Amino acid sequence: MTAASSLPDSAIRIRGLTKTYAGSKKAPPKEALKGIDLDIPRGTMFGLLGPNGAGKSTLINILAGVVKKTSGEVSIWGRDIDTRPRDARAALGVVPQEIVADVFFTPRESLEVQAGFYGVPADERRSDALLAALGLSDKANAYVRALSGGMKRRLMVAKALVHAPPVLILDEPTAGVDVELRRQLWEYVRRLNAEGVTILLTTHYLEEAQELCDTIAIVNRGQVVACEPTPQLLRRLDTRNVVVSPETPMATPPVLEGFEVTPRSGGAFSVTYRKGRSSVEQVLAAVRAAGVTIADISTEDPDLEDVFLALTYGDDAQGDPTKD
Ligand SMILES: Nc1ncnc2c1ncn2[C@@H]1O[C@H](COP(=O)(O)OP(=O)(O)OP(=O)(O)O)[C@@H](O)[C@H]1O
Repeated sequence: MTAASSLPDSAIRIRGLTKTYAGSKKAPPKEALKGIDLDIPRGTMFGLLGPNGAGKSTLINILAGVVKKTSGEVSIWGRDIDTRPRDARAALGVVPQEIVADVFFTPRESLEVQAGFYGVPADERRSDALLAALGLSDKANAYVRALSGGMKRRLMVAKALVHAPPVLILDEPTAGVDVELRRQLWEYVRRLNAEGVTILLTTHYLEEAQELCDTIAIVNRGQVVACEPTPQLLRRLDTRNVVVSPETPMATPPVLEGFEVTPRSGGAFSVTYRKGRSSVEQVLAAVRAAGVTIADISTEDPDLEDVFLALTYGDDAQGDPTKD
Protein backbone atom coordinates (compact mmCIF):
# COMPACT_ATOMS: atom_id res chain seq x y z
CA MET A 1 0.00 0.00 0.00
CA THR A 2 1.18 3.50 -0.72
CA ALA A 3 1.99 5.76 2.19
CA ALA A 4 -0.49 8.60 2.68
CA SER A 5 2.10 11.18 1.61
CA SER A 6 3.15 9.48 -1.62
CA LEU A 7 1.51 10.12 -4.95
CA PRO A 8 -0.70 7.46 -6.56
CA ASP A 9 0.72 5.49 -9.50
CA SER A 10 -2.62 5.76 -11.28
CA ALA A 11 -4.18 9.19 -11.63
CA ILE A 12 -7.40 7.37 -12.51
CA ARG A 13 -8.13 3.73 -11.78
CA ILE A 14 -11.24 2.04 -13.13
CA ARG A 15 -12.33 -1.54 -12.47
CA GLY A 16 -15.36 -3.36 -13.88
CA LEU A 17 -17.20 -0.14 -14.63
CA THR A 18 -20.67 -0.56 -16.09
CA LYS A 19 -23.43 1.86 -16.89
CA THR A 20 -26.91 0.98 -18.09
CA TYR A 21 -29.21 3.91 -18.81
CA ALA A 22 -32.78 3.17 -17.79
CA GLY A 23 -35.17 2.63 -20.67
CA SER A 24 -38.40 4.47 -21.31
CA LYS A 25 -41.70 3.63 -23.00
CA LYS A 26 -40.09 4.33 -26.35
CA ALA A 27 -36.54 3.08 -25.79
CA PRO A 28 -35.15 -0.07 -24.14
CA PRO A 29 -32.43 0.24 -21.46
CA LYS A 30 -29.04 1.09 -22.95
CA GLU A 31 -25.88 -0.61 -21.76
CA ALA A 32 -23.40 2.20 -22.45
CA LEU A 33 -20.41 0.76 -20.54
CA LYS A 34 -19.92 -2.99 -20.36
CA GLY A 35 -17.17 -3.53 -17.81
CA ILE A 36 -14.33 -1.07 -18.30
CA ASP A 37 -10.92 -1.65 -16.70
CA LEU A 38 -8.52 1.21 -17.19
CA ASP A 39 -5.46 2.66 -15.48
CA ILE A 40 -4.38 6.14 -16.40
CA PRO A 41 -0.84 6.47 -15.08
CA ARG A 42 0.12 9.60 -13.19
CA GLY A 43 1.83 12.18 -15.42
CA THR A 44 0.65 10.72 -18.69
CA MET A 45 -1.08 12.35 -21.62
CA PHE A 46 -3.73 9.75 -22.20
CA GLY A 47 -6.07 9.59 -25.19
CA LEU A 48 -9.52 8.04 -25.02
CA LEU A 49 -10.57 7.41 -28.57
CA GLY A 50 -13.82 6.10 -29.93
CA PRO A 51 -16.60 6.75 -32.44
CA ASN A 52 -19.92 8.42 -31.65
CA GLY A 53 -21.81 6.52 -29.03
CA ALA A 54 -18.82 4.47 -27.87
CA GLY A 55 -19.33 5.53 -24.26
CA LYS A 56 -16.65 8.21 -23.83
CA SER A 57 -18.97 10.88 -22.46
CA THR A 58 -20.62 8.40 -20.14
CA LEU A 59 -17.22 7.46 -18.75
CA ILE A 60 -16.18 11.07 -18.29
CA ASN A 61 -19.48 12.06 -16.76
CA ILE A 62 -19.09 9.27 -14.20
CA LEU A 63 -15.61 10.56 -13.35
CA ALA A 64 -16.96 14.11 -13.09
CA GLY A 65 -19.73 12.95 -10.77
CA VAL A 66 -22.62 13.94 -13.03
CA VAL A 67 -23.66 10.43 -14.10
CA LYS A 68 -24.14 7.62 -11.57
CA LYS A 69 -22.41 4.37 -12.46
CA THR A 70 -24.32 1.11 -12.37
CA SER A 71 -21.44 -0.96 -10.94
CA GLY A 72 -17.67 -1.10 -10.65
CA GLU A 73 -14.99 0.89 -8.87
CA VAL A 74 -13.44 4.22 -9.78
CA SER A 75 -10.79 6.21 -7.99
CA ILE A 76 -9.32 9.55 -8.94
CA TRP A 77 -5.93 10.39 -7.46
CA GLY A 78 -6.36 7.45 -5.11
CA ARG A 79 -9.75 8.68 -3.87
CA ASP A 80 -12.73 6.38 -4.34
CA ILE A 81 -15.67 8.19 -5.94
CA ASP A 82 -18.15 6.30 -3.73
CA THR A 83 -16.50 6.78 -0.38
CA ARG A 84 -14.72 10.13 -0.97
CA PRO A 85 -16.74 11.83 -3.74
CA ARG A 86 -15.77 15.41 -2.83
CA ASP A 87 -12.06 14.62 -2.54
CA ALA A 88 -12.17 12.69 -5.81
CA ARG A 89 -13.83 15.58 -7.61
CA ALA A 90 -11.39 18.08 -6.13
CA ALA A 91 -8.55 16.22 -7.87
CA LEU A 92 -10.21 16.66 -11.23
CA GLY A 93 -10.68 19.53 -13.67
CA VAL A 94 -13.07 18.91 -16.54
CA VAL A 95 -13.32 20.91 -19.74
CA PRO A 96 -16.68 19.86 -21.14
CA GLN A 97 -17.56 19.34 -24.77
CA GLU A 98 -20.14 22.10 -24.95
CA ILE A 99 -19.32 25.74 -24.34
CA VAL A 100 -21.16 26.83 -21.21
CA ALA A 101 -20.85 30.59 -20.84
CA ASP A 102 -21.75 32.53 -17.70
CA VAL A 103 -23.17 35.48 -19.58
CA PHE A 104 -23.48 37.69 -16.51
CA PHE A 105 -19.83 37.51 -15.47
CA THR A 106 -16.60 38.82 -16.87
CA PRO A 107 -13.88 36.17 -17.36
CA ARG A 108 -12.12 37.27 -14.15
CA GLU A 109 -15.37 37.11 -12.15
CA SER A 110 -16.17 33.79 -13.70
CA LEU A 111 -12.86 32.34 -12.47
CA GLU A 112 -13.31 33.86 -9.01
CA VAL A 113 -16.80 32.37 -8.69
CA GLN A 114 -15.49 28.98 -9.76
CA ALA A 115 -12.60 29.23 -7.26
CA GLY A 116 -15.14 30.08 -4.55
CA PHE A 117 -17.16 27.05 -5.54
CA TYR A 118 -14.09 24.86 -4.95
CA GLY A 119 -13.29 26.64 -1.69
CA VAL A 120 -9.95 28.02 -2.89
CA PRO A 121 -8.83 30.65 -0.32
CA ALA A 122 -8.50 34.19 -1.70
CA ASP A 123 -4.70 34.28 -1.28
CA GLU A 124 -4.33 31.06 -3.29
CA ARG A 125 -6.45 32.12 -6.23
CA ARG A 126 -4.69 32.54 -9.54
CA SER A 127 -7.32 34.00 -11.81
CA ASP A 128 -5.00 36.57 -13.41
CA ALA A 129 -2.23 34.03 -13.98
CA LEU A 130 -4.69 31.68 -15.67
CA LEU A 131 -6.14 34.45 -17.83
CA ALA A 132 -2.60 35.37 -18.90
CA ALA A 133 -1.64 31.75 -19.59
CA LEU A 134 -4.64 31.36 -21.86
CA GLY A 135 -4.18 34.67 -23.66
CA LEU A 136 -7.24 36.30 -22.10
CA SER A 137 -5.65 39.06 -20.00
CA ASP A 138 -7.00 41.85 -22.20
CA LYS A 139 -10.48 40.34 -21.93
CA ALA A 140 -10.37 39.93 -18.14
CA ASN A 141 -13.11 42.50 -17.63
CA ALA A 142 -15.09 42.03 -20.83
CA TYR A 143 -18.54 40.51 -20.80
CA VAL A 144 -18.41 36.85 -21.69
CA ARG A 145 -21.03 37.29 -24.37
CA ALA A 146 -18.57 39.60 -26.16
CA LEU A 147 -15.95 36.83 -26.42
CA SER A 148 -15.41 34.77 -29.54
CA GLY A 149 -16.08 31.01 -29.46
CA GLY A 150 -12.37 30.31 -29.19
CA MET A 151 -11.98 32.70 -26.26
CA LYS A 152 -14.92 31.11 -24.47
CA ARG A 153 -13.33 27.73 -24.92
CA ARG A 154 -10.05 28.96 -23.46
CA LEU A 155 -11.97 30.45 -20.56
CA MET A 156 -13.47 27.02 -19.94
CA VAL A 157 -9.98 25.55 -19.75
CA ALA A 158 -9.04 28.26 -17.22
CA LYS A 159 -12.17 27.49 -15.20
CA ALA A 160 -11.29 23.82 -15.05
CA LEU A 161 -7.92 24.76 -13.55
CA VAL A 162 -8.85 27.24 -10.78
CA HIS A 163 -8.34 24.67 -8.02
CA ALA A 164 -5.04 23.45 -9.53
CA PRO A 165 -6.25 19.86 -10.04
CA PRO A 166 -3.58 17.21 -10.66
CA VAL A 167 -5.80 15.60 -13.34
CA LEU A 168 -7.37 17.45 -16.26
CA ILE A 169 -9.98 15.99 -18.60
CA LEU A 170 -10.54 17.57 -21.99
CA ASP A 171 -13.70 16.23 -23.62
CA GLU A 172 -13.53 16.65 -27.41
CA PRO A 173 -11.72 19.97 -26.96
CA THR A 174 -11.15 20.75 -30.61
CA ALA A 175 -14.55 19.94 -32.09
CA GLY A 176 -15.33 22.99 -34.22
CA VAL A 177 -12.14 24.78 -33.22
CA ASP A 178 -9.96 26.51 -35.82
CA VAL A 179 -6.41 25.41 -36.56
CA GLU A 180 -4.70 28.31 -34.79
CA LEU A 181 -6.68 27.88 -31.58
CA ARG A 182 -6.09 24.16 -31.68
CA ARG A 183 -2.34 24.77 -31.88
CA GLN A 184 -2.42 27.22 -28.95
CA LEU A 185 -4.55 24.91 -26.89
CA TRP A 186 -2.24 21.95 -27.47
CA GLU A 187 0.80 24.04 -26.63
CA TYR A 188 -0.77 24.97 -23.32
CA VAL A 189 -1.91 21.42 -22.58
CA ARG A 190 1.59 20.13 -23.30
CA ARG A 191 3.00 22.71 -20.91
CA LEU A 192 0.57 21.64 -18.17
CA ASN A 193 1.54 18.04 -18.75
CA ALA A 194 5.23 18.92 -18.56
CA GLU A 195 4.47 20.58 -15.20
CA GLY A 196 3.09 17.25 -13.98
CA VAL A 197 -0.65 17.47 -14.69
CA THR A 198 -2.10 14.17 -15.91
CA ILE A 199 -4.19 14.77 -19.01
CA LEU A 200 -7.09 12.68 -20.24
CA LEU A 201 -8.23 13.69 -23.68
CA THR A 202 -11.22 12.29 -25.53
CA THR A 203 -11.46 12.57 -29.26
CA HIS A 204 -12.92 11.08 -32.41
CA TYR A 205 -9.70 11.72 -34.24
CA LEU A 206 -6.92 9.21 -34.32
CA GLU A 207 -4.56 11.87 -35.69
CA GLU A 208 -5.18 14.15 -32.76
CA ALA A 209 -4.64 11.37 -30.25
CA GLN A 210 -1.52 10.16 -31.96
CA GLU A 211 0.00 13.62 -32.10
CA LEU A 212 -0.55 14.39 -28.44
CA CYS A 213 -0.95 11.28 -26.38
CA ASP A 214 1.68 8.88 -25.11
CA THR A 215 -0.92 6.19 -24.47
CA ILE A 216 -4.19 5.58 -26.28
CA ALA A 217 -7.21 3.56 -25.23
CA ILE A 218 -9.81 2.78 -27.84
CA VAL A 219 -13.38 2.35 -26.70
CA ASN A 220 -16.03 0.84 -28.91
CA ARG A 221 -19.59 -0.07 -27.90
CA GLY A 222 -18.88 0.34 -24.22
CA GLN A 223 -15.73 -1.76 -24.17
CA VAL A 224 -12.00 -1.05 -24.25
CA VAL A 225 -10.76 -2.73 -27.41
CA ALA A 226 -7.16 -1.56 -27.10
CA CYS A 227 -4.99 0.28 -24.59
CA GLU A 228 -1.36 0.67 -25.48
CA PRO A 229 1.53 3.09 -25.77
CA THR A 230 0.88 5.13 -28.92
CA PRO A 231 3.76 3.79 -31.08
CA GLN A 232 2.79 0.20 -30.30
CA LEU A 233 -0.85 0.85 -31.16
CA LEU A 234 0.07 2.59 -34.40
CA ARG A 235 2.10 -0.41 -35.48
CA ARG A 236 -1.00 -2.56 -34.94
CA LEU A 237 -3.09 -0.11 -36.93
CA ASP A 238 -0.88 -0.37 -39.92
CA THR A 239 -3.81 -1.10 -42.21
CA ARG A 240 -4.77 0.07 -45.67
CA ASN A 241 -7.73 -0.51 -47.92
CA VAL A 242 -7.67 -1.52 -51.55
CA VAL A 243 -10.95 -0.58 -53.23
CA VAL A 244 -11.70 -2.91 -56.12
CA SER A 245 -14.23 -2.23 -58.88
CA PRO A 246 -14.87 -5.53 -60.68
CA GLU A 247 -15.65 -5.74 -64.41
CA THR A 248 -19.05 -7.09 -63.42
CA PRO A 249 -20.48 -5.26 -60.34
CA MET A 250 -20.90 -7.68 -57.43
CA ALA A 251 -23.85 -7.47 -55.04
CA THR A 252 -21.98 -9.79 -52.65
CA PRO A 253 -18.21 -9.36 -52.49
CA PRO A 254 -15.96 -12.42 -52.62
CA VAL A 255 -14.69 -14.09 -49.43
CA LEU A 256 -10.91 -13.70 -49.33
CA GLU A 257 -9.15 -15.82 -46.78
CA GLY A 258 -6.99 -13.74 -44.45
CA PHE A 259 -8.52 -10.40 -45.49
CA GLU A 260 -11.43 -8.29 -44.31
CA VAL A 261 -13.75 -7.58 -47.25
CA THR A 262 -16.46 -4.89 -47.15
CA PRO A 263 -19.05 -4.11 -49.86
CA ARG A 264 -18.95 -0.63 -51.40
CA SER A 265 -21.49 1.19 -53.53
CA GLY A 266 -21.80 0.40 -57.24
CA GLY A 267 -20.91 -3.27 -56.84
CA ALA A 268 -17.36 -2.50 -55.69
CA PHE A 269 -15.71 -3.78 -52.50
CA SER A 270 -12.78 -2.89 -50.28
CA VAL A 271 -10.15 -5.22 -48.95
CA THR A 272 -8.39 -4.25 -45.71
CA TYR A 273 -4.85 -5.53 -45.26
CA ARG A 274 -1.94 -5.00 -42.88
CA LYS A 275 0.99 -3.28 -44.51
CA GLY A 276 3.42 -5.19 -42.34
CA ARG A 277 1.91 -8.57 -43.27
CA SER A 278 0.66 -8.35 -46.85
CA SER A 279 1.03 -6.24 -49.96
CA VAL A 280 -1.32 -4.80 -52.60
CA GLU A 281 0.12 -7.48 -54.87
CA GLN A 282 -1.08 -10.24 -52.54
CA VAL A 283 -4.51 -8.61 -52.21
CA LEU A 284 -4.89 -8.47 -55.99
CA ALA A 285 -3.70 -12.05 -56.37
CA ALA A 286 -6.34 -13.16 -53.84
CA VAL A 287 -9.04 -11.16 -55.67
CA ARG A 288 -8.08 -12.72 -59.01
CA ALA A 289 -7.89 -16.18 -57.46
CA ALA A 290 -11.50 -15.68 -56.34
CA GLY A 291 -12.41 -15.36 -60.03
CA VAL A 292 -12.92 -11.59 -60.08
CA THR A 293 -11.82 -9.60 -63.13
CA ILE A 294 -10.61 -6.22 -61.93
CA ALA A 295 -11.72 -3.09 -63.82
CA ASP A 296 -10.15 -0.54 -61.47
CA ILE A 297 -8.45 -0.24 -58.08
CA SER A 298 -7.58 2.55 -55.65
CA THR A 299 -5.98 2.54 -52.21
CA GLU A 300 -6.97 4.53 -49.14
CA ASP A 301 -5.82 4.97 -45.55
CA PRO A 302 -8.15 3.64 -42.89
CA ASP A 303 -10.60 5.72 -40.91
CA LEU A 304 -11.52 4.99 -37.35
CA GLU A 305 -14.11 2.39 -38.33
CA ASP A 306 -11.46 0.45 -40.23
CA VAL A 307 -9.22 0.70 -37.21
CA PHE A 308 -11.85 -0.98 -35.05
CA LEU A 309 -12.38 -3.62 -37.67
CA ALA A 310 -8.67 -4.25 -37.85
CA LEU A 311 -8.39 -4.45 -34.06
CA THR A 312 -11.31 -6.77 -33.56
CA TYR A 313 -10.35 -8.76 -36.60
CA GLY A 314 -6.80 -9.14 -35.27
CA ASP A 315 -8.18 -10.44 -31.97
CA ASP A 316 -10.49 -12.93 -33.67
CA ALA A 317 -7.70 -14.14 -35.90
CA GLN A 318 -5.31 -14.77 -33.06
CA GLY A 319 -4.30 -18.39 -33.03
CA ASP A 320 -6.19 -18.98 -36.27
CA PRO A 321 -4.09 -21.58 -38.13
CA THR A 322 -5.50 -20.53 -41.50
CA LYS A 323 -3.90 -17.12 -41.07
CA ASP A 324 -0.27 -16.69 -42.14
N1 LIG B 1 -29.01 9.78 -20.84
C1 LIG B 1 -29.00 8.73 -21.66
N2 LIG B 1 -30.04 7.90 -21.73
C2 LIG B 1 -30.03 6.82 -22.55
N3 LIG B 1 -29.00 6.48 -23.34
C3 LIG B 1 -27.91 7.28 -23.32
C4 LIG B 1 -27.86 8.44 -22.48
N4 LIG B 1 -26.65 9.04 -22.67
C5 LIG B 1 -26.00 8.27 -23.58
N5 LIG B 1 -26.75 7.23 -23.97
C6 LIG B 1 -26.37 6.16 -24.92
O1 LIG B 1 -25.23 5.51 -24.43
C7 LIG B 1 -24.30 5.22 -25.47
C8 LIG B 1 -22.97 5.87 -25.17
O2 LIG B 1 -23.12 7.30 -25.30
P1 LIG B 1 -21.95 8.34 -24.98
O3 LIG B 1 -22.51 9.71 -25.12
O4 LIG B 1 -21.29 7.99 -23.71
O5 LIG B 1 -20.95 8.05 -26.19
P2 LIG B 1 -19.73 8.93 -26.70
O6 LIG B 1 -18.63 7.97 -27.00
O7 LIG B 1 -19.42 9.99 -25.76
O8 LIG B 1 -20.29 9.55 -28.03
P3 LIG B 1 -20.07 11.04 -28.56
O9 LIG B 1 -18.70 11.06 -29.09
O10 LIG B 1 -21.11 11.15 -29.61
O11 LIG B 1 -20.28 11.98 -27.41
C9 LIG B 1 -24.95 5.71 -26.75
O12 LIG B 1 -25.60 4.62 -27.35
C10 LIG B 1 -25.96 6.74 -26.28
O13 LIG B 1 -27.05 6.81 -27.14
